[in-house]
Amino acid sequence: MPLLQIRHADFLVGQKKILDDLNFALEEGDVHALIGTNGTGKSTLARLIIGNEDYSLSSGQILFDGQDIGQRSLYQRAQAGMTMVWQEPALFEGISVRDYLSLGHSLANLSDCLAQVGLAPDDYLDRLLDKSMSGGERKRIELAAMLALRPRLCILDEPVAGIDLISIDNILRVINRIKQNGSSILLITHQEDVAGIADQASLLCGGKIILTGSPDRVVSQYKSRHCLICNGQECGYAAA
Ligand SMILES: Nc1ncnc2c1ncn2[C@@H]1O[C@H](COP(=O)(O)OP(=O)(O)OP(=O)(O)O)[C@@H](O)[C@H]1O
Repeated sequence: MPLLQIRHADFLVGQKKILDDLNFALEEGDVHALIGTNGTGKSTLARLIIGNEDYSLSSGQILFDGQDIGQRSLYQRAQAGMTMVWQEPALFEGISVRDYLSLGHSLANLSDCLAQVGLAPDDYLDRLLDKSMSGGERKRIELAAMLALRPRLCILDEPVAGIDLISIDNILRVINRIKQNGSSILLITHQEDVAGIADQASLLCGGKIILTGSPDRVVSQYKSRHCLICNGQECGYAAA
């Protein structure tokens, strides 16, 4: 049984269909990359999965560990083991990094988690998560939290956005470490090198998952700009 399963999901904003009979499955232990052009609905899907209060399916189901979680709050989903690293981290403003990393009463070595994401523990453990921190620092701290909390499902929305080029390999190693710790990962990305570390990949287009397979196969389809579903009528991908 997949850890996460989405069945026949529709999501509408007004008359506009953002997700259209979308089906998706993420197997336990996998890193699964979700790829698609700007505005195809990747972050929307992530918000629906994690339980953002402004987002609920118009129809369809989200199953986590076989349970329909569609009516559960963000907090209840977090308790069930789902967490998300946001594209623009903004949660938990004002608490110390030490308290943030200990939120789940983690037994992990917090200094080690910070060191793994390239932050010196002595400089960061007692700093506050506030506007004085750069976007890249906050993203690293959120990734350190994934190492410390070891959630069952970790959703990473563009994890290397805002990370300097020479540190991207380090962040990819951290994602692999999160996996080795036992978390399954939904990895939202535009970048081929990032998708390349995944076990599986899916291509989102026209509100549907149009292809699932190896990252190589899916990235190659993505780059061909030929949509298997709408022939470019809806998503702008040209027909082959
Ligand atoms: N609450 C909302 N109100 C209006 N439109 C919305 C809302 N949420 C999402 N959308 C629209 O849904 C579409 C999908 O947005 P989403 O942020 O999920 O795309 P994305 O694939 O993550 O894009 P990007 O790669 O640019 O981050 C966009 O056209 C967006 O404007």
